[in-house]
Amino acid sequence: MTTNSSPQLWLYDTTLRDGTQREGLSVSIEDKLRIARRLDQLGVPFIEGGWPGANPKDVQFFWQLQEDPLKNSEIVAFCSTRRPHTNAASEPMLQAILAAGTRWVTVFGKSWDLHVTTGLKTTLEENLAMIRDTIEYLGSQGRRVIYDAEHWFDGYKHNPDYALKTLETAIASGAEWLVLCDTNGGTLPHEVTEIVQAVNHHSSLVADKAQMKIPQIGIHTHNDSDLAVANALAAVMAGARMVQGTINGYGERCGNANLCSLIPNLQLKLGYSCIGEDELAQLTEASRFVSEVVNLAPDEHAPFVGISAFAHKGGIHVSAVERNPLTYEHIQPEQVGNRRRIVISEQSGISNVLAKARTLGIELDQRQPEARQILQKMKDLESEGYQFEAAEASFALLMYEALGKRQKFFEIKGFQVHCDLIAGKETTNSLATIKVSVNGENILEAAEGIGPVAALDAALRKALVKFYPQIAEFELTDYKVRILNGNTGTTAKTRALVQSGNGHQRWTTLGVSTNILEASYQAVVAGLEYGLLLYSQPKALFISSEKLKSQNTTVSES
Ligand SMILES: CC(=O)SCCNC(=O)CCNC(=O)[C@H](O)C(C)(C)COP(=O)(O)OP(=O)(O)OC[C@H]1O[C@@H](n2cnc3c(N)ncnc32)[C@H](O)[C@@H]1OP(=O)(O)O
Ligand SMILES: CC(=O)C(=O)O
Repeated sequence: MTTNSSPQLWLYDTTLRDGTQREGLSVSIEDKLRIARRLDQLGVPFIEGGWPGANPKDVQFFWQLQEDPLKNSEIVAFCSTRRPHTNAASEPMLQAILAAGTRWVTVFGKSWDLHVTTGLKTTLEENLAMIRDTIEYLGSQGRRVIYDAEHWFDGYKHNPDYALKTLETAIASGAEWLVLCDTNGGTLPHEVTEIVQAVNHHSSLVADKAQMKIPQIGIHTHNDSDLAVANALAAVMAGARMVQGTINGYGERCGNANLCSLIPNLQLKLGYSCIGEDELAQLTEASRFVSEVVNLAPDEHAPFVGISAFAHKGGIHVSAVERNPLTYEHIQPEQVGNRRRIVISEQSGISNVLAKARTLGIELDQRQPEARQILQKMKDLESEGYQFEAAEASFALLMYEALGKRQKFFEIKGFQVHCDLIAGKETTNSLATIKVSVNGENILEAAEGIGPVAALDAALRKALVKFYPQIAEFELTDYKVRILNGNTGTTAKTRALVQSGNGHQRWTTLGVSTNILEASYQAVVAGLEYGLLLYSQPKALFISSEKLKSQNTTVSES
């Protein structure tokens, strides 16, 4: 944990610039503002907002922030050096940068001679002039400059003398930060260590000689070798003091260094001070907020912030974690705002069952014979195709059944479903009739639905609502099915997962059968039953964050 004497690291978020270079990610100005304000709350010192002048959205974004500025963070405008053989003062792009009204500007320039001669199609000398003019011009206009040395590591490996000249030029022109970029993401951690140390040494000599303030070193890494986080950590350990990255690792190609992994590693493992402890505890929420805004499903298995990051499935793991979480957890989940979860499956032991019973508010003791019976029943059902890890509500019902405490709210006497498929029509209508008995009274009801499961659900709810008015609040929020043994054709078993909700909570139930309707019927009925249980024992059965695993889906009906 960090203290007052922990060394300071400067975080630099580029979600709104490099992050938006990810294929499939597109944000509106409103989205950008929401993300910027969330990062501002998190206490990220630098937020790169975009490239004003490159597109109208980024121009507008900076103007809107001038009217209603951020409270804590510095918003940074990003741009390239001027074009070859032009004058910085007359570059329209640099005028757009000045109009963005930021105190800080990040300028990227070429470090690799190949890029100068092939990409820019100019001379090595002219590239140095481009770096110099651009930084000096921005400085003369009152801007503080961060210099991003694009392709730094490749450039240094191919022609170290020239690469170092580009940095010397940036230092002499007044850049306050030299950010070394692994633009192509191909560098390995030991190379990063060596090169950052060499640059630190060289830039100190250069700055000393010129009697200038020694610029600080920053790092910007890409994930093409799956090493962006490791490389950024290596750079920090070799002396870098600014770390650039993005929330959830979004970025061009395979992404940028993931700040959601970097921040806890830097802060909790290496003892650097990046953001406050309270802010660190908001990291999981911030990660999910950003994925929600950019409309990308969160990575469930993301380190630190993924829903599975502290999920324990193997029985041996759960047994030990129950005794001491340190046995299978590298940090406390709460430190990053995440939480521990116990998963129920055929990999479970008795510890999973007891832990799950506890979280569901069900009293169960290891010495009760029912505890082992529940475990065995669950394993038997899993071998038949049930999968309880995504259907905790069904597992709760199984436990109540085994304990002889399952409440009988209603009894289904029978049902029929008709589907009308009309050639040439896009939608089909289904009609379900159902016979139910409640407290000895028989009810016959019918309802239509867009598909057979929706019709069945509607008919059942119609039949039950006069006995249980709370059912009016229930809704079927998701329905997924998976064919379990597809090679057996139409006799294959189907697993149906039904997610239900009441506006405050969601719960998932499942059914398995060779008949897709029967599997769905089991899941729908269990969903209603569990919903009714929630009202009779609301505290006991609260399941906070259930999920349906999308990879289970082969057929879906809404
Ligand atoms: C490593 C990075 O992630 S850098 C950031 C990359 N991000 C982006 O490219 C997103 C925003 N980019 C854009 O909107 C556009 O590419 C613009 C507006 C910047 C430029 O658009 P255009 O003028 O149409 O050119 P184009 O997209 O083909 O870009 C290549 C031009 O940039 C020039 N360029 C590339 N790097 C630099 C640099 N460091 N300094 C100056 N010019 C550069 C190239 O020489 C080329 O110019 P030329 O065609 O006159 O030789
Ligand atoms: C500047 C930048 O985004 C890069 O070099 O990757």
